[in-house]
Amino acid sequence: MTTVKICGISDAAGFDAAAAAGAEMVGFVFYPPSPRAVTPEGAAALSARMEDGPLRVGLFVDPTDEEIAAALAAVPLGLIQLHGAESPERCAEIRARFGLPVMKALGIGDAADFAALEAYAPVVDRFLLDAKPPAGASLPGGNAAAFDWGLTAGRVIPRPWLLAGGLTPETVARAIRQSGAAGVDVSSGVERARGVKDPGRIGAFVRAARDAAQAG
Ligand SMILES: O=C(O)c1ccccc1NCC(=O)[C@H](O)[C@H](O)COP(=O)(O)O
Repeated sequence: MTTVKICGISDAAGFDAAAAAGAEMVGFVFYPPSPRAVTPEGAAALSARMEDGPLRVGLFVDPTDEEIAAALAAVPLGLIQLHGAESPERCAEIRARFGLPVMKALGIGDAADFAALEAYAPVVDRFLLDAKPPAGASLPGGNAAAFDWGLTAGRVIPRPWLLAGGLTPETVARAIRQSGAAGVDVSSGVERARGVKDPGRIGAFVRAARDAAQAG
């Protein structure tokens, strides 16, 4: 089954829609400049809406240990997503210090960008392969930009991975077919305004990803 992560959950309607649709993961953005940012207390309140449900993923950008600790003190995160310029050494340190799996986000623009995966593979549990931020973008992710999905087709990626970047309910099936991804991540494509999730589009995205996987 395709793993689906709905990222940038910042309100109850978005959280409830992702959980009701059966998304495997929801992402909380602990990065204040983002329009999707939540505080640890805000994420805790959202997470408390359901006892089990999706894995709670904490998204950080070049975090200090204190920032991660503050989030973990409030929310039962099951996965730490690192979406900045964290080195393999820093990923290993965070993974060991907090005892949680780490997903490293890497920007893909062309085939040469896959070389970076080798150094990270021993020290992370997953990859999130995303588009590089477009020129002038102020955020390292969540930019509704896609990369060429054919770049991952038939390629051996040394850890489980999610495809991200510019996916929508309308394109996710094609993206899965072309990329060979076993997991997908979305933020902008399920919003009705920047930073505001659309429950209907969340449901449509999860259904489209499931249907694509069944169609094989
Ligand atoms: O979403 C953000 O605001 C964000 C801010 C800073 C770093 C990363 C961010 N998002 C990372 C994600 O995992 C997004 O879901 C991923 O980049 C795909 O985004 P989109 O192209 O908008 O679907």
